[in-house]
Amino acid sequence: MNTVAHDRHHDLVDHPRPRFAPWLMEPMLRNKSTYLKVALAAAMINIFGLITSLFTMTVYDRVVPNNAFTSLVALSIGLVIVVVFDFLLRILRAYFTDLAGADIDHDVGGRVFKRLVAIRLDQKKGSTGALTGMMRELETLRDFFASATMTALVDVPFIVVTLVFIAILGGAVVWVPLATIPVVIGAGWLTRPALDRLSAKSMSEGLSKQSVLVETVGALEMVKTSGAGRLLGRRWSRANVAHGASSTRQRLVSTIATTVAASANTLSYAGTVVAGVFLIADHKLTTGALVACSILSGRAVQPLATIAALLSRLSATRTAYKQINGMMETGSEEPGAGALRPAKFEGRIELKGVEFRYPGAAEKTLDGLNLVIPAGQRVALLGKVGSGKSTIARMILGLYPPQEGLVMIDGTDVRQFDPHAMRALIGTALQEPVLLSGSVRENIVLDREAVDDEEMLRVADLSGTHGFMGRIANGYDLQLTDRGEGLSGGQRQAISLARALAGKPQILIFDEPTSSMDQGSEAQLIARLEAELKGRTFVLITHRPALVKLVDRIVVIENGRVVQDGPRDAVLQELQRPRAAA
Ligand SMILES: Nc1ncnc2c1ncn2[C@@H]1O[C@H](COP(=O)(O)OP(=O)(O)OP(=O)(O)O)[C@@H](O)[C@H]1O
Repeated sequence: MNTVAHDRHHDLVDHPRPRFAPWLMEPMLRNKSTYLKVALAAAMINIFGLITSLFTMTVYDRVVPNNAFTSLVALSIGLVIVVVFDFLLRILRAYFTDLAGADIDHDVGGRVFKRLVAIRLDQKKGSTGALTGMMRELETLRDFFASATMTALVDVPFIVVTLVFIAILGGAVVWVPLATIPVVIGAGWLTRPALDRLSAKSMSEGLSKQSVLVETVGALEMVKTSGAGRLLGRRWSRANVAHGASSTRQRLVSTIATTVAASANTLSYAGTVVAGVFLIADHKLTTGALVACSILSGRAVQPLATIAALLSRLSATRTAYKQINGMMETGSEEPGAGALRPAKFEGRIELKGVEFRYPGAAEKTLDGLNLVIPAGQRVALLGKVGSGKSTIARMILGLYPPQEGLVMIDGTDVRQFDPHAMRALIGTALQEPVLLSGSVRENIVLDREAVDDEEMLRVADLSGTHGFMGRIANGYDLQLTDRGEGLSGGQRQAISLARALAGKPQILIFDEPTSSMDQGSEAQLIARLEAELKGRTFVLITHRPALVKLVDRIVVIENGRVVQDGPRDAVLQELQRPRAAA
């Protein structure tokens, strides 16, 4: 408790934080001038409201008693002009609010997506579904900026102006709206903590729903074949029930606040009429002034009623903001100003005393691992399932930083490189070939300028992609659905190899590159890769004996350490010895 209090104090003293983080504040401030226009339009609309009440008063007090029809015509013309301007300003106000909202949404969406891609894997929290759901919360933020919320906020100061007007026209009747305003504010104030709590709860339960959904849709085939539908169905309905319950409570609380505001509005209007009758009897008020005051007292409470209706949205917006901000504050790979952006690598890789434990894992995956791969060497990492081979690849790619030790490329700690620039120089084919929606061409080229059509065709040929592409209608323009459905496992693997080989990177890291291929395709691939790999640093992770032909050196990993290391044939012989003896 003390620590929390101390931290909070520390935060306040040493790091005075703005109310909103820069990712939201900057786009908002950039739209300041648009919001000023919105405010101006809203102010004018409020003034027109006052003018309309004056019109009513004049008609009752001057026109009706005197049958002053000429004055009525003049007044009506004036009113029509006011109504036309009011109409135009309302449209402009809505347009400008949407304009600013769309701009902020575009900017914020771009920043958040960039951050999502750059999120540090060792600090990532939440499932894929929860992260997707959180991105959906951007809509909630957009609704706030492109909605009546901003307009309602501008209307608030006009409550005072309206009250002053009522006091001038109706004297003591102003006490009626003055008395109802605290009731509306009180209802809002009292329901807000519950609303905040409920919208946070409702959102987190919404994210659980999303998690189940994303997991199910992403693995529909497995769900069907292995009969996981029952388990997932139960999870879905549990999440659904919980979400439904909290949403219902959230709506109930917000309805209470809204209804109090609506009733206060009626009370304010009717109460003014009743109080006015006594003032008229005392000759302190004219009928016209009373009618004007009753209209105005309804108007005085109106912005608060709108705000009461918006309170639940405000709570949802705050919750969405907190969620997204949590992600924005998660460690990012975005490079600092001094990050190195090498144009090319020689290809020397060194892991020195590397110790690494995955977040939340009990055991170390890499335990004091030392490995030097000179530039241009071809190395296979062998070892049992779970020995840490893929983790070594992740270390080299800087996907996770080691807790102890150093991972270097060409003598430089990989953390000093701009990760994007560094990874662009390393051709990587991961254990699970993941393709994106779009054409096969797009999947190989990935918008990389250095990869032209000629290079695309070269690597497609090398990887074996060309062999089956020729037989498929549309060839390289074949549109894939997400994750490359519509192609076989081996075809997907070939395309992911083409992607890794494109641009002739000096370093290549292949993790089980042929696990889904038949022996014939594998043999052809090996023959073609022989020449391609010359002079390049090649790290191969595999369980397939045939692939080992491609390397000069074998390193055997066990429990996150190097247990054997040497020229290919010597290590192979040693590996076969115990089996021969047995
Ligand atoms: N993202 C992760 N989070 C937590 N633990 C992980 C993660 N990835 C791998 N591990 C753990 O690290 C250990 C080593 O995994 P790694 O993928 O490096 O093994 P591997 O040697 O490549 O195995 P395989 O031959 O099956 O591919 C495993 O015990 C695994 O449980």
